[in-house]
Amino acid sequence: MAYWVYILRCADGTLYTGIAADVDKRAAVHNRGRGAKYTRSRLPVEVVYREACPDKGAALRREYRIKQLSRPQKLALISIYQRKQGSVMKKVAFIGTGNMGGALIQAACQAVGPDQVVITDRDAARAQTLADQLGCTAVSGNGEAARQAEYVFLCVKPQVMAGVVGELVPVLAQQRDKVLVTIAAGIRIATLRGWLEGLDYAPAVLRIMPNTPASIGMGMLALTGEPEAREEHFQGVEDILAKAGRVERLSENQMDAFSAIAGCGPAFVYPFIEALADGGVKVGLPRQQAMVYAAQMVLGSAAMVLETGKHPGQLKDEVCSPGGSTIAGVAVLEEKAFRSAAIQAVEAAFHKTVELGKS
Ligand SMILES: NC(=O)C1=CN([C@@H]2O[C@H](COP(=O)(O)OP(=O)(O)OC[C@H]3O[C@@H](n4cnc5c(N)ncnc54)[C@H](O)[C@@H]3O)[C@@H](O)[C@H]2O)C=CC1
Ligand SMILES: O=C(O)[C@@H]1CCC=N1
Repeated sequence: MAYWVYILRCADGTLYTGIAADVDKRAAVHNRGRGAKYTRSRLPVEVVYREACPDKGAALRREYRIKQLSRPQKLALISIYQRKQGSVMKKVAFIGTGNMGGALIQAACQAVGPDQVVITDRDAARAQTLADQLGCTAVSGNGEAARQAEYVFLCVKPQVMAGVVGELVPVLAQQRDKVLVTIAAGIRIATLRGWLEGLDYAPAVLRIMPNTPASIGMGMLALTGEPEAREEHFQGVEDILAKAGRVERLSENQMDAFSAIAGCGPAFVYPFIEALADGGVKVGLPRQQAMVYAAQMVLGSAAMVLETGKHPGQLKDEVCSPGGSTIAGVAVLEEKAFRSAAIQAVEAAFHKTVELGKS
């Protein structure tokens, strides 16, 4: 198994060389004050060099040789390494390449180019597969991804967000110009700030609420920041999301309500499309055709609402001929409390979002 030699830059600028099976985990141990006596009094530390060796023995030998180098020689080694890694900061890093992170990564690769996108995931194979598909770069470790980019999108579940943000503190302590962008449901910017313990400044933090149709440029997204957030940061995020769909700036107080409609909403619409197709199958259509007809009908109906500006009630009336077939179907939806179910679904999603924000 590969073993790593790493060099840390300590808070006082001195360098520390060590070996580890997982460099990021080891760096986190150092930053908790339990890595080595030397680093304990020089926190936070940042990983500035890493070199893979075939096994632990080889890593130990390489560590010994690096420790024999003078400080200027070590700095030269670090500098060559960092140049190879791409000394020019990439535009954006994504931490978490799951359903939503993956969708945003696709959109970002189109907007800013895959060469400007670096991604990482606890599931390294997942990140690598996506990077291979899109041509962006997968790296190992959340800190390393953040180190390489200007904008850092946090695309993990709310329940693990605190830990992930904590891992970024050493990088943020060294590189003060990053913009953090959280996509997590419910988590307020102030809450996230609370997890940035130990920093002697306040990094830029913005928050978005996307939805999965962003992967095909048809998303509905909201963007919010603190009153003191800089306009250039809003614009930077909007540039990254330029191919994701419609992006609206919103006050943070409206984010959870927005999330309940636009973030969760696709999962309310898909069962509707599936059920319409089931109905079509029941009355004799092949499944695949029924699905396409239902989906295109929902797409067109949504576009009518947006493009005509007419109230959906009016658009519905325009379809219902007196004594015709549509009103017979509408009456069944009313009888089965379809609209009430949709209202309650949004309300339930809203309350759960607020709850997630407290977790
Ligand atoms: N799925 C959706 O439609 C939407 C999701 N969101 C938000 O997006 C966030 C992610 O949700 P999904 O993509 O649905 O979840 P997911 O479970 O599909 O993806 C989460 C990813 O994070 C990775 N991960 C977990 N712990 C990690 C760690 N410590 N370091 C690095 N990576 C780690 C997982 O391996 C996984 O690939 C959540 O906060 C959610 O609230 C927001 C809007 C819509
Ligand atoms: O289900 C969730 O919690 C996330 C938030 C919005 C959509 N999916």
